[in-house]
Amino acid sequence: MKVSTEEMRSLLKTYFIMGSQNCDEDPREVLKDAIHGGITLFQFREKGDQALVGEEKIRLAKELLEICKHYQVPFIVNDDIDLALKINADGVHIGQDDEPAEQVRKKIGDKILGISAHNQEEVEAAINQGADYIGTGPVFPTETKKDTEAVQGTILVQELRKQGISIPIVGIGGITPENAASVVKGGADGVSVITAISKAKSPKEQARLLKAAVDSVMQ
Ligand SMILES: Cc1ncsc1CCOP(=O)(O)O
Ligand SMILES: C=C1C=NC(C(F)(F)F)=NC1=N
Ligand SMILES: [Mg+2]
Repeated sequence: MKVSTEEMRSLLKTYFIMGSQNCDEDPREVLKDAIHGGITLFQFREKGDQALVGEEKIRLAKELLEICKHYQVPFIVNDDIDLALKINADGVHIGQDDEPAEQVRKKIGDKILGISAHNQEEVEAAINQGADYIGTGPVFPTETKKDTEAVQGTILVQELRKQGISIPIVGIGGITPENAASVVKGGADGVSVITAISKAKSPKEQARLLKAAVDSVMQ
């Protein structure tokens, strides 16, 4: 599904990312709760030593995709392009160490292509390679991803916006309802979050608070 730039921008507002390894409860229940709280986009990121693999990973992906379909929340797959194509996901997200973006774009056609970028060069390359959005971070310290780049606040996003770079950008890393507004004030179009929702007592309440924080800056 070819999304317009402005549609992509609004999808990034409250972007929940999760895999079973990020959840203490049933991931299907966590996702349903987060959707009721108003998340605008979902990324299936089944990765790391506790993550599912093979048939179990595919089965969970299909179950979470069905939930997203029911509530019309677009479904992005992290890293695993073949899985995204197999289940007909709405898009993929790749990092700098994944398959080259040109190759990925050939495989996925008009699906959404998100690329992680940590500096100006990587952002410009991602734009030239046809990224629909950029993920930058970590904005704040995070325990969730062990091998992150240096914590960068919103310095990079502010710099990019000063240069008139208008591609949809989402911040990631250590984001909570308390600091979400500062990410958007810094120039991001929205926030992406793992722990603040996946480990919450009420994923619904956290999603709602995150969305309210983002919308409070947008007015
Ligand atoms: C995948 C990823 N990329 C940069 S930080 C991060 C983890 C974000 O997780 P959390 O929202 O729990 O800090
Ligand atoms: C490492 C990542 C960085 N950014 C993003 C997103 F928020 F989607 F842009 N997803 C990832 N998996
Ligand atoms: Mg990756």
